[in-house]
Amino acid sequence: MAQLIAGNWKMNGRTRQAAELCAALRDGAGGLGCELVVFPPATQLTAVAGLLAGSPIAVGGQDCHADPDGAHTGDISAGMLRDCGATWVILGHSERRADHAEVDDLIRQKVEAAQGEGLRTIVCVGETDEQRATGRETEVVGWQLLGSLPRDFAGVVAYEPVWAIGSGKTPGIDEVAAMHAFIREELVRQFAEAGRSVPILYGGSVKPGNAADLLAVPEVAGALVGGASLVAVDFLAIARAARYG
Ligand SMILES: O=C[C@H](O)COP(=O)(O)O
Repeated sequence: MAQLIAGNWKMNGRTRQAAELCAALRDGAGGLGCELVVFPPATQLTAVAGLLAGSPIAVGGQDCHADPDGAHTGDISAGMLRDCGATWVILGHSERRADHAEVDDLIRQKVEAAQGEGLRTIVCVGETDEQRATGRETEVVGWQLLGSLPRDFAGVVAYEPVWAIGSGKTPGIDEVAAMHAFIREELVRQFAEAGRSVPILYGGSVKPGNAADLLAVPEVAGALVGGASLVAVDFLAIARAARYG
């Protein structure tokens, strides 16, 4: 299966920058065999969906509310993301968990809402440096998987060690392999046979220089890229390091 390279722009991108990035990505994406998706900020979603229409690059939202509509000031529903041209959504990113006190149960409700709207989901899990230092990384990730994924989960999981995000640090290849193997076991425990086909991405300081090694790890089905996805040549270099078949 082709690997998935996902670019999370986070809270970055004004109109001009988004347009320039989309133009460069469109130019460079032809002939790439991996699956590509970018997650612009909500303010750029409609524009980016338009700029990338007809290209091999899909577009997604960075979060959604669990309700379809209503009195939730500042929030955006899964249906609204679809209405803007999104086909994907990231849920449970550690920055949402930390900045907005999102807990597993809420994330699960959001996943259900997103799936109900036909969006493909990327659900993020990962331990903090303190949790890893005290040997609790699998325990933490295990509970996150159990609490955040609905019984009919049909999306993608992203393992993002919180301490690796934006830090330039990455786990060793053996550590990535061990955690991905653990996540696979947990998914099979939770979903039986269906758990075998859930793609598991790695995220956290993926750059052109380390992408090939990280993407070659067994059970790594692609990458969730933050900072490097804001630079077209870097994001495309990571995509070129992906497995296509
Ligand atoms: O969603 C993306 C991740 O948080 C990784 O971000 P990063 O590549 O800047 O470390």
